[in-house]
Amino acid sequence: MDCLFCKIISGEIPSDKIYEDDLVYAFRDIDPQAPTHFLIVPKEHIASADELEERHKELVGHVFLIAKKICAEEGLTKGYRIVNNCKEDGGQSVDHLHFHVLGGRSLKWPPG
Ligand SMILES: CCNC(=O)OC[C@H]1O[C@@H](n2cnc3c(=O)[nH]c(N)nc32)[C@H](O)[C@@H]1O
Repeated sequence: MDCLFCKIISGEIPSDKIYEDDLVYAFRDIDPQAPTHFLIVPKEHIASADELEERHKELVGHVFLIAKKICAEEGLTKGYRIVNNCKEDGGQSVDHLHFHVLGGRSLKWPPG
């Protein structure tokens, strides 16, 4: 599979890994947009949120609980933002479902 994030999960491409279990892999973004900026990706290759199915419900809930766990470890006591960009208009640039987690500064709204 010629997928950048699948190659990161497998270790073929290096990454600054924060967390890994049987379902998800979390690593720091290469171009951080906040003091803390990491990605949580499912190990299963799912191209985007638009490809999610009923069978993925537990997986998505797990992502949010792992984000909470890592954000506590990162000391983000003032909060954080979890973002999914879905397909072209959503600004998705890597076609492997991923959730951005950003924190460490006051984040603006609306995003661009
Ligand atoms: C732009 C938002 N839409 C999106 O799709 O985000 C994709 C996210 O993946 C990040 N990224 C890309 N290549 C790499 C890489 O080799 N390594 C790492 N550690 N992160 C990467 C990129 O900075 C972006 O925030």
